[in-house]
Amino acid sequence: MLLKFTKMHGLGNDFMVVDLVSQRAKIFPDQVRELADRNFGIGFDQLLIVEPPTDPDMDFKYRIFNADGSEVEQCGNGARCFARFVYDKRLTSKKTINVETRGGNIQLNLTDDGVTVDMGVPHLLPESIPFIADQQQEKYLLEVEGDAFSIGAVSMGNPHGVLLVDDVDNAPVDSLGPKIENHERFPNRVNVGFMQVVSRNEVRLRVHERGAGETLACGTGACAAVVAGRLQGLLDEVVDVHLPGGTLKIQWAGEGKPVMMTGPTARVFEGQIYL
Ligand SMILES: N[C@@H](CCC[C@H](N)C(=O)O)C(=O)O
Repeated sequence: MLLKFTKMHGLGNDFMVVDLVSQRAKIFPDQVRELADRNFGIGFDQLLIVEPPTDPDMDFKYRIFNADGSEVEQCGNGARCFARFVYDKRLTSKKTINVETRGGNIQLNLTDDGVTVDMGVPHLLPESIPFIADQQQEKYLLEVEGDAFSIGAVSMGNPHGVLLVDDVDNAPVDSLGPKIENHERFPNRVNVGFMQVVSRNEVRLRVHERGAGETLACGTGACAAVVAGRLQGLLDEVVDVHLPGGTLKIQWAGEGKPVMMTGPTARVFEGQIYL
């Protein structure tokens, strides 16, 4: 079958976006891997699927697949692109859009500055991340091949570990990232952020994403980094997170409050492909 799609990105974190409200298709994990291939396929970090909601109070269901074919709970940059996609394709005329995801319901607001997403309340209990630990702490000691690393652990619907580094340009993202991603204390694997605190309102961040490797930006990673930094008393409520692909504005008032993320979206091209 011929499947129409749109190629989009949020700060260089790139997506194939497919409307399965107006089209019918079933996309299997091995097909996701083939489509994600940057040499033999379309090339993307995540596949985003727009479906009708199962909950009548929601406008859409939003499904996310990593480049390795795994279906995941949440994607922040994807959420902004999702909002732009459903509005531009006239699947909705609303500028405030309620969406169900595997990681919980989120609200997307289209504004003149881009899209602001209410990413929901972060989960901090180890079992809800999931992370193996006796009790909730601001940071945990994680042993990797004989070395101990101090790590914050946060779920934004999807799991994140956050390490503080002095210089993000020289952080061991490629070497340490995959080891922590697959660490036995993170039973569902984990996204790994390396954060350099510049000031109380500014950080630099690189993220090794679960199932995709290092990306140019990670929206949930930016939210998790600010939550981890706030819990350690290092950051104020509003923080500019500078990622290799650009900057996200993250706001978090503290425990029990939702994280707000604002950033841009871009449409790259429209395409169609035989599945
Ligand atoms: N790029 C995303 C996160 C995508 C999912 C992630 N790799 C996972 O496995 O949880 C973002 O912008 O949040």
